Parts: sequence; C-alpha cells; structure tokens
Amino acid sequence: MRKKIVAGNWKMNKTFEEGLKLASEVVNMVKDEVKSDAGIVLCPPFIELHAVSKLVEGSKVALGAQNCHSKASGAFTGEVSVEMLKSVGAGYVILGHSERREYFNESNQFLAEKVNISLQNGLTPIFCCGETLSQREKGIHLDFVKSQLTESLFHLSESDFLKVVIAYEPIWAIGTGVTATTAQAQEMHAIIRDHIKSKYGAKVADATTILYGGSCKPDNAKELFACPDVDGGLIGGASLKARDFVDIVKSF
Ligand SMILES: O=C[C@H](O)COP(=O)(O)O
Repeated sequence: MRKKIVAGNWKMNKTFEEGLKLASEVVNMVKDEVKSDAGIVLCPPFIELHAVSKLVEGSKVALGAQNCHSKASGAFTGEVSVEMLKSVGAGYVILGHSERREYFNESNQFLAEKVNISLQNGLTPIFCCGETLSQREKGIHLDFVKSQLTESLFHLSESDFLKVVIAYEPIWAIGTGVTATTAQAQEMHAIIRDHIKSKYGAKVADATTILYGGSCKPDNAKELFACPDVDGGLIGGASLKARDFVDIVKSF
C-alpha cells in the first residue's frame, strides 16, 4: 500500500510568530483528531524550520522545506543547502514548484541536480509537475507533464525513484480557486503512474505516492482523495489555516 500524504506549502507567508502559532495549532488538532496513518508534512519558510521542528517533535507531523540549493555548500549568497535543512530536522523538500520554475527559471535539468543532492542527503523530494492552461487547451498537457518527469527523475535508480513523492499541480488551478475536476485529476495521475510503469515497472508505479495540488480545500479534498490514483495533496492557501489543513488531512 503506497503512503498517503498531505503536505502544507506555506509559500512566502507567516511571520515567525504566526508560523509558530499555526504549527502549534496543527500539531494539537492532529493529536486530538487524526486517527489515520497518513503522512502530514508542514513546509514553512526557511527561517521557521528550526522552531517548527521543535514543535512537531514526537508528533505525527513531519517537516519539509520549500526549496534547496543544487550544490552541497559554497559561495552561494542567500541560498540554503540540503545539509542545513537536515540539520534543522527537515525530512522533505519541495522541488520544481511551478512558482520556482516560472520566477527563478528552474529547468528540468537543474531540478534533476536538486533531486540528486536531496536523495544523497536523505531528504525526500516532493517533486512538482503540471501544465499551463494554454498547454491543456492545445492538448499537449499529458506529454508535457511526462517530459517533466522523464527529464528530472528518470535517470534515478529504482531504489532512489521509490523515495520520491510526486505532486501534480495544474498551474491554472494554483491559488485560483479553480480546482481540477476529479476526472481531470484522475486522468493525469493515471497517466503519470503509467509513465512511471513504462520506465520502472508496475511494482514501482504502484508504490509511488502522487499528490494533487491546486485549490484543494476541505470541501473538495474528499472527492479528490477518493480518486484511485490520487494519494493526497500538496496544499497552498488552505494550509495557512490550521482548521482547514487538518480537515483536509481528515478527508482520507
Ligand atoms: O504548493 C501548493 C500549490 O501551489 C497549491 O496552492 P493552492 O492550494 O493555494 O492552490
């Protein structure tokens, strides 16, 4: 049985105090209300990672970063390495989010380097993929997403690939309030799984966790998570409210 996961990507939101308050609320609600063994991951901004790691210690909640550098260390002003992330207790790192692809020109090849260094240091990449509205309208969305996976992940050995979590995030659904329909989400998730199968075989494809992201909220999470190939969510806006985030976690 593959792992179910709900990860909250806070993006560039919450001051230090606000972040600690949100994390505490999530930890307390999870303790009282969540009975499932779904993975729960909080991905705050870098400056909150250390303090949030203390708050989640001993709970069901794991910690993730929103990015890392592709090199181990060195003269890269303003950047954060995987070793630093590990040292503050991060277990996951979001890579290839469409916002980083768009605003920081991150290419599939560059992301492959980040995937490699994350895996070498024991961090689980949450690798994001997804198409624009115009790609979908042109009917090239399925091939586009497949190429993102091929170019950033398919050089990995089977054992390394098995450590990666994939997040399908249609760009047109991110922060827009427009969610993919269950049919659209299921179609792409099945295509992704099939693409993995063509490279690594059915056993690996079946074991790969594929999350959905894009305006996922408490009122649509249940139907999205009920899709056979949707294994949870990468949540943006709704992860900024503890009640909403935990309600999404409870949607399995
Ligand atoms: O990483 C999260 C996604 O970009 C989804 O964001 P959203 O839930 O605000 O649409």
